Amino acid sequence: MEIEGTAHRHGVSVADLFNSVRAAGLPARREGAAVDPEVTGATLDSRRVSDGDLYAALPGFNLHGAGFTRQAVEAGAACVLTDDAGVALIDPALFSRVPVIVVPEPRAILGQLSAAIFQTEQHSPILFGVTGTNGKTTTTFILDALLREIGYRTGMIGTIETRIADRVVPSIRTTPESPDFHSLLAQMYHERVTACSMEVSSHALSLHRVDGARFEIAGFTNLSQDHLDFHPTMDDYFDAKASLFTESRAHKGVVVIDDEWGRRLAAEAEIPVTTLLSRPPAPPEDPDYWIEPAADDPSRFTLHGRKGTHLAAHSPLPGGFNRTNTALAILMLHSAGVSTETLSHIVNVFRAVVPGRMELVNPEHPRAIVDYSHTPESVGLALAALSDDAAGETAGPLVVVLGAGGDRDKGKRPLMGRRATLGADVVIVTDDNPRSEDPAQIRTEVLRGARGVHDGARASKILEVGDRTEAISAGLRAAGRDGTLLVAGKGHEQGQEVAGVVSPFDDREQIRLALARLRHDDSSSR
Ligand SMILES: CC(=O)N[C@H]1[C@@H](OP(=O)(O)OP(=O)(O)OC[C@H]2O[C@@H](n3ccc(=O)[nH]c3=O)[C@H](O)[C@@H]2O)O[C@H](CO)[C@@H](O)[C@@H]1O[C@H](C)C(=O)N[C@@H](C)C(=O)N[C@H](CCC(=O)O)C(=O)O
Ligand SMILES: Nc1ncnc2c1ncn2[C@@H]1O[C@H](COP(=O)(O)OP(=O)(O)OP(=O)(O)O)[C@@H](O)[C@H]1O
Ligand SMILES: N[C@H](CCC[C@H](N)C(=O)O)C(=O)O
Repeated sequence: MEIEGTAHRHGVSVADLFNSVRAAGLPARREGAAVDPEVTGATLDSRRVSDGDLYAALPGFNLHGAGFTRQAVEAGAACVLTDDAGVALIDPALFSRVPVIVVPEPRAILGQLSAAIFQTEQHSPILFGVTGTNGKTTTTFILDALLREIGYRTGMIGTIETRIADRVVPSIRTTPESPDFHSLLAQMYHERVTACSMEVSSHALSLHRVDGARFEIAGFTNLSQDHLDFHPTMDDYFDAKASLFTESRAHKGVVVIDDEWGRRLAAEAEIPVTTLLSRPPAPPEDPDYWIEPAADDPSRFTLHGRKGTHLAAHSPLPGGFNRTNTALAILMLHSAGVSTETLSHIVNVFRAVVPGRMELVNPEHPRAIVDYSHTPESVGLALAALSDDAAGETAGPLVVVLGAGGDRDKGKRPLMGRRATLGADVVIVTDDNPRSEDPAQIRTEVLRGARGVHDGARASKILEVGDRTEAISAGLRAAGRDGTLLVAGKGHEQGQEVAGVVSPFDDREQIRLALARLRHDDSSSR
């Protein structure tokens, strides 16, 4: 796969690819045509094969890619990588046309082969990888902003965007599949990008998407419930994240130890890690670094080091958790060798805008914020951050509009509802990408949690408004002039997916339209 307009040559012969599979100790065999063409690209999607590509025909969760081998060969595939089940699915007539490498688990070798094809072992920007349930995108954007201030030419790979210097490439996944990942690294290198910050999802680690690359520094934000549709247990989810902190994947790590998972990771990591606590330690806690928020300005903080460092910094985004994301990014750079002196010149002045993360869409009357909180923990923290901001003022109600995604972790739905009731005065449960599921059923599950809180409930009103446009209007009305509306869950997303159809939908735009409607109604009723 080549991204348009950046074609440059890489390549390795099929024989060399086969030898590298054998050198990795895998019981590989060669079938098919006894030819040795140059392989110049790779993909695992037959629809994206270009001339000279390795086509990785992988067993999937739904299909086997080998069923699409004819399409791949006709598009110019130079070689096929598959397993025994795949061999059985390939039309025998195709074996005379293309060499086939057969291994027991092709996904597990595809990263290394992609690195060889795109020559990223030798030619790659320095890599910073961020993992964790919440905060990957935000920390990656902050890292990118800091790296630019220092003078690096940067690249970025993540949920919102993938960028090669100033060129934006749309993101399909949070972390791309390994052929696309290595192709991106090669293009970055070719375009003189010197440092790349990227999000590393647990899916990516489990599915070998970042194999074949070694991160200079790996960062861990936190772990809380999400993705239990993909990971059978929280332990499995943790193990996936922890695999980034092993010698084959990263040189060093920085780990936030606010939660039990971070503490466990710091204790078990194979690589040297620096630990960060989001608050001053209470003995016997002994983190390498900790954050002390400024008393008069929640965006300012001092990063204290056990060895006597004191670095005054600011967080470019609201919410205590963004102080943590900022401190994590600072320490990842410090671990990579950026001096405290260099950091001290930039950490007070840099700017970072992260679309849909605590984004202030309307500053007042009412205040309206869009945030990508789609886990129980992030819903709770976003509401707490907005309550803290309003403390001391004669603020109106805090209203939250939220839903939960379909075809995703079902267990988090009532927990998200519960955190909404604990943190807001008014809760409006709506739809958020129901996908193939019945939207009303998802709302029922969120409402069950929201209505099930007996002790400590803050909400006095819990409403169900399925249509998200109407829910946002209702939220603004409930917030009134002096209140605050949090629209949670979709952040930067541009669509609402219902029954396989994605319709354009942007929470920020919907807030602006709803405000205009409300103002129009107000002025016509006067
Ligand atoms: C659970 C998961 O990650 N699944 C990924 C997996 O899909 P799959 O195994 O079901 O694929 P499949 O449909 O069975 O097809 C098997 C193979 O045939 C190939 N194929 C299929 C059809 C065709 O015409 N030609 C062809 O070559 C496919 O490319 C695939 O390699 O392999 C596909 C090919 O790369 C991915 O697109 C797909 O991501 C799905 C769509 C997905 O939604 N993934 C999400 C959950 C994900 O990865 N999310 C994380 C972030 C989560 C977060 O932190 O919020 C991410 O990193 O993005
Ligand atoms: N360090 C943090 N701790 C807890 N919550 C956070 C933290 N940083 C951000 N959040 C919350 O999580 C939401 C998602 O943040 P962000 O997009 O940075 O995380 P992510 O890990 O990239 O998420 P995803 O993997 O789903 O794309 C934010 O909108 C905010 O509400
Ligand atoms: N990228 C994540 C978060 C999506 C958030 C929410 N809008 C949803 O659709 O569930 C996922 O696909 O699970």
